[in-house]
This record gives sequence, C-alpha cells and structure tokens, in this order.
Amino acid sequence: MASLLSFKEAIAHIKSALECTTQVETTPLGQALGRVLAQDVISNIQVPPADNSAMDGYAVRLRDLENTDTLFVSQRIAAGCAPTPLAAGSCARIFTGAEIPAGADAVVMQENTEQIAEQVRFINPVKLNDNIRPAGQDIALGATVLAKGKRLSAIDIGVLASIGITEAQSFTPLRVGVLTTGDELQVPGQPLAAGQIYNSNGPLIESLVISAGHQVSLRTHAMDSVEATESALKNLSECSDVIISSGGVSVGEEDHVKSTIEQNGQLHLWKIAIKPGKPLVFANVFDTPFIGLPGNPSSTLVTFHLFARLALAKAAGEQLDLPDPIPVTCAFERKSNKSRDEFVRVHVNHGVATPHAQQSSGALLAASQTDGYLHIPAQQDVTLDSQFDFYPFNSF
Ligand SMILES: Nc1nc2c(c(=O)[nH]1)N[C@H]1C(S)=C(S)[C@@H](COP(=O)(O)OP(=O)(O)OC[C@H]3O[C@@H](n4cnc5c(N)ncnc54)[C@H](O)[C@@H]3O)O[C@H]1N2
Ligand code: MOO
Repeated sequence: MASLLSFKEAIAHIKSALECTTQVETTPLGQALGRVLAQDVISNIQVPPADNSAMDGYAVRLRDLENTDTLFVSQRIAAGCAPTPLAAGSCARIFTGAEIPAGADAVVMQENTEQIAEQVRFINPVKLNDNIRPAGQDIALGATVLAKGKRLSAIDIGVLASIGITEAQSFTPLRVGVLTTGDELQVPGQPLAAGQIYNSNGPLIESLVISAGHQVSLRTHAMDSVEATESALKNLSECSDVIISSGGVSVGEEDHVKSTIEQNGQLHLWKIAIKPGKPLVFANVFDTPFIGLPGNPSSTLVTFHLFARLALAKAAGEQLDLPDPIPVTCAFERKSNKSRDEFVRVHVNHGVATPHAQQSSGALLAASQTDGYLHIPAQQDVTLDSQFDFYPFNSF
C-alpha cells in the first residue's frame, strides 16, 4: 500500500496545486466587508493627525505651574476647533479629542481641579504629557496598515475609514461550484425511500464555502452514472473557479467521479494519514480545479476545514493558514491509532477536553454538539492529564 501523506504534507500539496486569482475590483468601503485585499494599504496621514486631549479638563504648560497652582483660562478648545498658542501664565479649557494648543505640555482632568472665580486651581502635581494623545499614536505616516491577502473584517473597515480611504482594491470573489454524488441521496423535504438518506453534505459544503467568504456559483447533484457525473462537472466548470465535491473518492466501483475526471482532465488521489478523512482528490476537470472530499459527513467536515478551506483561500488570494492550536488537558484515556492522526470531536471546558461518545465518520451531530477537534497524532496514547492540540470549530 502506498504510504499515507501527513496532513501537513497534504496541505502543502493542495495549496501549491491552486493558483491565486489575479482579477481585481475596486469596491466602495461600504461593500468591502469580507473581501480580500489585492494590495497593501499604506497610510498617507498620521492618526491622530495632531496631539489631542484624552480628557475633558485644562491644557497647561508645566513651567507655568512651577511657582503657582492657579491659572486663568485664556481660551476654550472644543473638539473640531483650531486652537491658538497657549498664552504664557494661562491654561486652556479643553475637551476630549480637541487639539492641544502649541506651548501646552499636559492636560489635567477637570476632576483634579477647582474653579475659583475666573481661575482654575490644580490640586495634584502634573506630569509632562499627562493626558496627551500624541500625533501618530494610532497610525504613523507611511505605515502599512493592512497587508495584501487580508480578508477585511469589520475592524479593518474601521481602520481604512480612519485613514480617509473610501474604496478598497480587492480580488474578485471566488466562485465555487458544489457537487454531491450518490444514488442513495434524497433532497431534504422529500420522503425517504428504502435505502435512501438525506443529502446533508450539499448544504454543509455550501454553508462552509459561504462562511469562508466565497460565493457558491451552483450546487448540483449527480447520480452514480458516467453521463450524470460528466454533465454535472461540465455545467459546474462553466460557472466556477473551483469545484468541490463530496463522495465517490474511495475504492468502490460505483465511483464515476474518478473515471469522468480521468477522461476530461487529470486526477490526483491522495490518501492522508488522518481519521476521519483519509481519501482526498485534487484534480483538474474541464480546465477547472477540483477538490474531492470524502462522502462520510464528518470526513467532509474535517477535510474541508483542514484542506479545502486553505486551498480556496489560496485561489481567492487570501493569506490563510491553519488556526493556532490551543493546548488542552485530556480528561480521558484512549489507545492510539497506529497509522492515522485522529481529529476527535471534543467538549472543552476550562481547558479540559472530553470526547463526544460518537466518533463515527458517518455521524455529523457530534460535531454540532462539541467545541472542536482534538488532534491526537498517530501512535500516541491519550493518558489522563496528557496535553494535546485543540482546534476550536469557530477558529475555522
Ligand atoms: N474498501 C474500502 N472502503 C472504504 C475505504 C477504503 O479505504 N477501502 N475508505 C473508507 C473511508 S476512510 C471513507 S472516508 C469513505 C470515503 O468514501 P467516498 O468518498 O467514496 O464516499 P461514498 O462512498 O460516496 O460515501 C461514503 C458515505 O458517506 C455518505 N454520503 C455521501 N455523500 C453524502 C451526502 N451528500 N450527504 C450525506 N451523506 C453522504 C454515503 O451515503 C456513505 O455512507 O470510504 C470508506 N470505504
Ligand atoms: O477517512 Mo474515513 O473519513 O475514516 O471514514
């Protein structure tokens, strides 16, 4: 038997097999959420543009307080006003966000002052730069604020707005075609005949693709025949940048995906040393990259999270890696798998992992009822209080 690829090797293979898109669009900032930046964004201003006050209070010059603790108010500076230089021996009434007048070198919050007729008394000692937010504190002039390949989050949109940007140069979203295969599959909503099960991988993969930030161009199903598979793949290739399928990648002869691809492209079938999710196909069919996930629902989920998600990100121009795993402590014991790393669906509470009782690759509910995957490398027994890497579902 050919040796199995490690999951890190398989990630490297599938990422290198896909080309990054070069199609770029200009999008108004209001529509840029979730898009992938096509170039670095460099700030041509500093944020804040000028020194400003962090408090409502009084701007002072420390030298003026050397021989007195009381100063008269020479100007009032609200946020949005342009101040005049601070007159010698005076203070300026100032509000949060207002520009510091030239000559002032500290702001005293109003709670630490006392109003005496037209004068202000400063109760506590004042230190240089107290309550002054310096120009460029947040963003320096010329700083790279966001890098090419970043998928824009709500925070990133705020950052772009803070440097006055109105539109983003982003890659055209990836169009992903989704194929499910198998005679046994029924559409949810229809009664199940003998031998049938509902097609859950179709909606599952479609939702995974959308939540990864891509578009689904078409989702379709092919019965187990060469004609149906060929026609479905042809249709999908015409409207998709990448096709993802589930099922038909193991060794049975009801497997028309492989032969259809061999007739109309090139097929690479990898066996990966993980459980669930051993077989994975990468191919080109009708000139379109194709990722074939195994049909067992938990295998579909794991292989999407570990491989397809990173491959799609690469094709979409996004810089993405596996999430950083979190070390957790095991509250259970388990004999190791001899040849495959296991991705066990576990609950994690205060850093302590317990496995779901149902770990079959055919069972999906266990994933919905747990927090993520515990990665147990092959040949490593889990003993009580041993530590392993945990990948939360919400980090994918
Ligand atoms: N003799 C061998 N048999 C199998 C091997 C092997 O090495 N030798 N590998 C097993 C492993 S591991 C996996 S994983 C599966 C992969 O099978 P396929 O990708 O070919 O998938 P199918 O056979 O089409 O289906 C497997 C299983 O999943 C159900 N399924 C398929 N599509 C859907 C869907 N859209 N929604 C819900 N469920 C789906 C299908 O009914 C089967 O129960 O092969 C093992 N066999
Ligand atoms: O790899 Mo399969 O996913 O073990 O069932």
